[in-house]
Amino acid sequence: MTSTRLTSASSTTSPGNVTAACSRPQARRCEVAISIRPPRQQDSASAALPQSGSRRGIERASTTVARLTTSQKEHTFDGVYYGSSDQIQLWTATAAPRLQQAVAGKDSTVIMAGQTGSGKTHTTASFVQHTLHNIFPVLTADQENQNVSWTLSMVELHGSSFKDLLQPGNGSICMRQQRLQGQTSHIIASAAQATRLVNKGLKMRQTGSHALNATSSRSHMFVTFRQTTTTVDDDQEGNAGFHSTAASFTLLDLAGSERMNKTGAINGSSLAQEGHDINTASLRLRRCADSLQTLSSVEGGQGLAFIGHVSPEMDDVKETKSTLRFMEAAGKMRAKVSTQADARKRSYAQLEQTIARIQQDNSNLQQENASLRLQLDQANLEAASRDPTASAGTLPGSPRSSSLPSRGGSSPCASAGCTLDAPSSPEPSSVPSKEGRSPLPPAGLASSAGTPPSLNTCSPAPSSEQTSPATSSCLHLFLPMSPTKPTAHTATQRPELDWQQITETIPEMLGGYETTWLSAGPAFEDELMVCQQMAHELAGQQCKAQAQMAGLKIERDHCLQQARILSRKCRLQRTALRLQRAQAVVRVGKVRVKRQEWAATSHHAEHTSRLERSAAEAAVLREARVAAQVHQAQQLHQYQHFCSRQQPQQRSVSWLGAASAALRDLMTSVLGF
Ligand SMILES: Nc1ncnc2c1ncn2[C@@H]1O[C@H](COP(=O)(O)OP(=O)(O)OP(=O)(O)O)[C@@H](O)[C@H]1O
Repeated sequence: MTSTRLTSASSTTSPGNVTAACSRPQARRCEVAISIRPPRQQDSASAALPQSGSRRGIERASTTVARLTTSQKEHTFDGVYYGSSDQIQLWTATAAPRLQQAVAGKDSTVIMAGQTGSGKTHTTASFVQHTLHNIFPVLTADQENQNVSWTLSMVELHGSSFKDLLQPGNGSICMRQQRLQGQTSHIIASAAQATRLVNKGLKMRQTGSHALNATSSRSHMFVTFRQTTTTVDDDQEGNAGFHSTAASFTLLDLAGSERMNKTGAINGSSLAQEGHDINTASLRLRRCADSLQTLSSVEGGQGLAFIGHVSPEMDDVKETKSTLRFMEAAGKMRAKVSTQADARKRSYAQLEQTIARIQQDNSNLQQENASLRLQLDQANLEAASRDPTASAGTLPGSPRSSSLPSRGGSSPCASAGCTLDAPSSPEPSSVPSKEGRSPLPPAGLASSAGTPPSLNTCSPAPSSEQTSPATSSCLHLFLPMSPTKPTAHTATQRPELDWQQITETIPEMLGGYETTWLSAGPAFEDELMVCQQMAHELAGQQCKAQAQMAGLKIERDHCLQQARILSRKCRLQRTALRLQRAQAVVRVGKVRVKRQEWAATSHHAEHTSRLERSAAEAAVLREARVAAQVHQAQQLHQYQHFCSRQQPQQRSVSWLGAASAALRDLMTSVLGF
């Protein structure tokens, strides 16, 4: 049998090389091929191959193009293969590269799809043989090294339940995290033993007979070959350890989609129900083409190949058309998931980087530590040679000295000179006098945070360029231990300690500026004493600073109070202003009211005077009327008297009547009634 020979991952090349050889980074999609079954037995005499112009429903236009004869529509795939003669090419193009990927450590799957009776199981059986033929050279080579083994498992999905075809009683199979779990795996010892196992499994598979296929598979079948590679790794101590990797190659034979009227299944029969289940599952698979990628061991397009099986018969052209469409859709699927091996490689690379970085840091620290120790030892030796009394290993700041608290070298300036941290609570009684020369710092010089002041003495004085940049409020004293070494201040003689200069620096430091004072002195105690004096002064200054702070606080409180008073005054002024405005409004209102009152009063007076005038006029008029009446009455009386004397009585009566009428008219006209 001619077939593709596989290269073992562990025999000749490294896994990385095999992976590189197998990977095709540009084509991150699955392989899709079409296999056209040869015509059924009764047709074979009339036509060997379905060529154009024949009575076939599908024809192979080229090695990659299949054409439907009914519509002349062409469909392009990675390969179109026909009948038994192309089975080896089909294997070489689709399954062999996937098997090689499994050998290289990547899971891969070949899926057989298509209508019932189109040759899926036929191709699967053929591929099983090819697989066994290809893995055995690898097995033989690697078994010498005892590091590669292959296992076989066969599982079917019938309806919605899984069945172990190699151990029927096994009911623990399930799909977990998109992987089959619980199936039995049988170690492959020889090709013959494996073939027997496969045949046993195929016999156990659910089959049925219908009009289109006498031995129709009624289930989906997973045939999985799993390679496990074990390598022996020696750890750093030389102990042997085992490291194993596994990858699987799966042949998935889907149950064929079918039509009841074609299969001849009677409605309601178990055959019809099976057909319905198969069609439903197949339809789901077709609609969820993406989920095919996650089926079983499929990861990434490169590890996946689809082989669409079609029947050449004109009767099956509808199913053929549907299969071609599905295969075209599958061909557009792109890899979304990276392989396990890639993920492992990435995590290994990250871990290696981290380890390298940590190792580098560690060696840097060790070097720095060694150089510091060297400097310190030199300083101790020099101090001991100068002053035997100080040679008893009591150098403050020395790692061997337990009498002084140390910062453990964490300060960046610890390696350059002496560092004196500012204490906050002074205790004058504990400050040593210059004569006392106590090597210990005052016990009461504790910082506000409760940390005692640390005093680290270091090796020869650095040059002025070595002063660290001002970053915090701390004071650096560079105290040379050797009188022979030149310092920044003097190269020949030790200057007198300039206490004035020191004390001037303290306020600067308290103001938040870092100050550096360089001194040269042969005697260590002098420098130590200076430090202690400095600590004392610093504590005093700190105290003063606290007092200043307290004063500032009082001042600030006072200012705040003043501001509060001012703001209260402002509020009062505003209230007063509002009151004034209100009063003005009231005043205006009152004026208006008064004006109205005045207007009303004047109007009243005028009215009254008018009434009075009217009354006076009326009185005058009444008097005049009365006078007129009196006058008329007198005249009437005179006239009556005259008439009574001069004329007869009748004439006087008529005159009297006329006079009464005239008087009445007069009264009406004058008095108005
Ligand atoms: N390439 C081929 N060369 C010769 N015969 C073939 C080929 N493909 C299929 N056949 C024959 O066609 C018939 C049906 O094939 P097979 O059982 O594999 O179809 P199937 O697609 O698996 O059907 P089902 O889905 O119903 O199980 C078998 O008799 C098989 O021998």
